[in-house]
Amino acid sequence: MFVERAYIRENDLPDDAERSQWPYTVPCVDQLLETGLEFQKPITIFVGDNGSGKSTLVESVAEAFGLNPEGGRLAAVHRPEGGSPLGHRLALAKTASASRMLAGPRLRKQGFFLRAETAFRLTALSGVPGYWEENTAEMSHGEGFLTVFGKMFDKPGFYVMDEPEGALSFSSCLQLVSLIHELGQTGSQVLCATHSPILAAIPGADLIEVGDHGFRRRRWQDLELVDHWRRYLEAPDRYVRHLVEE
Ligand SMILES: Nc1ncnc2c1ncn2[C@@H]1O[C@H](COP(=O)(O)OP(=O)(O)OP(=O)(O)O)[C@@H](O)[C@H]1O
Repeated sequence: MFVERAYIRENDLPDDAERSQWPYTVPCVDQLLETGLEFQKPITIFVGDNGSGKSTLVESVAEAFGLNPEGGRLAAVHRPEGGSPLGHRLALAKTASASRMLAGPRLRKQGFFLRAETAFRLTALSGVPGYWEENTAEMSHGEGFLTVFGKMFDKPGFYVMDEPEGALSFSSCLQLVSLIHELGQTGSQVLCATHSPILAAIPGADLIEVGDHGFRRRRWQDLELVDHWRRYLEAPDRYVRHLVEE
């Protein structure tokens, strides 16, 4: 584990005027201001509807950790645009071993922030020296994704992912489950926002459901996401007929 808690220090709390604006109006951010956000396991999965605030949370933690959206040496090639107001304010309580390990400039190299659109751009590159030699430009999106992920997850680090399942089929998602699980077993910490019930089922992961209520821990079988998929797969017609009725 690298980070145990994300929080905002008393002195850095936004004033009332700021709190009436994004991102503090998003319920999960409001809760983070009040309680902080604890990371209890090597793998934390955030699920929730579109717009619930998953990206806002994981992006700001990645930023507070010093991760560039593309991470490591690639940061020099693909600079992110701006930063998030929350990322600037967020403080992270690091584990004692992480603080030792991450002292100095090594910090930025000790992890990656990968979002689907970033991975798309990376797979368009025909090999990145020091990362992967394969010509991912000649692969399908899903094949390229898995190659990029596999090569980037090569050492213990703090990995933040935003909807990495984007281009992946069912079986490729299972491969990603295996990759992420392996990271959790070998000293890395992973934060992942996802809409995939497959990724949410990574053994031992801490599941946080984000929504109008803020954020809360849940078991996989109690997630709204899982409930929707279960009902849909049982009887798609129940959902779809309302959409196509004339
Ligand atoms: N730069 C921004 N300025 C203002 N509002 C924003 C900005 N970025 C996101 N929002 C709003 O913040 C809320 C949370 O967005 P966020 O992208 O974190 O949701 P999400 O849970 O990641 O959604 P999705 O599953 O669609 O990726 C949304 O209502 C969104 O419209």
